[in-house]
Amino acid sequence: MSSASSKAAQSGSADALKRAVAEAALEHVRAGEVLGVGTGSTANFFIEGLAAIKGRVQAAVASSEATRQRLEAIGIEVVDLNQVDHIGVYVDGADEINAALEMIKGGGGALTREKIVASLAERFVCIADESKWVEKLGRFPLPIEVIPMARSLIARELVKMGGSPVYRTGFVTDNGNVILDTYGLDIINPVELETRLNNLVGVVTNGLFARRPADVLLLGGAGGVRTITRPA
Ligand SMILES: O=C(CO)[C@H](O)[C@H](O)COP(=O)(O)O
Repeated sequence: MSSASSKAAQSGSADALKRAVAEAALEHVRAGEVLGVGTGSTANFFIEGLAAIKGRVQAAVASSEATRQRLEAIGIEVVDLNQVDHIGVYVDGADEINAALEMIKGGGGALTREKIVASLAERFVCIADESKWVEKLGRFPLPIEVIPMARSLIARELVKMGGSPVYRTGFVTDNGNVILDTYGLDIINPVELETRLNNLVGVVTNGLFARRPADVLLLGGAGGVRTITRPA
């Protein structure tokens, strides 16, 4: 851990922890690789840090329009995913993460593009402050991106599964869809539930990242940044 990130982490505020893990993630960026960049406040600190090492970044793929704009603002070339067949590392935050490095994501509504970019990445580095660490996923409502015409249909299906979906009013994803933030699902088997939700006709993506968990978690706490590798 660098002394700057150590100092930031020890100061304890959520932003300081996010900045510390974002800074630590810069060490995972390798020269000459295409980089995948996530969305959210923690990812934004990572983008700020990228400004200092942009010579090392060949090009980046953005997981949202907001991230694309931020990357371009610091002079990093953003390429369309269709132009690349390999991403070295994907760096992104999470709303919850467990010991298997399975996550709930999508609090910022970018889950679909995040999952697509992550699926092409050789390494997924999750950056999170310790408030995101959970024993069991599901305290955070699971975001589910839905085709607008299927909103009520999917909401009824989610209720049958024991969930309480809440329509994210006034929010439209970068893909023109809507989000159902779903409370109360009992996430006993994240891989199975991710697949089951994907199979509902009208669901575009759900915020469970279990079939493609993170490979490395940089977790910021009062004691500094811990590096946790996904168990084999
Ligand atoms: O999945 C996401 C956006 O869709 C974010 O990674 C997640 O919501 C965490 O955000 P933050 O870093 O602001 O806490």
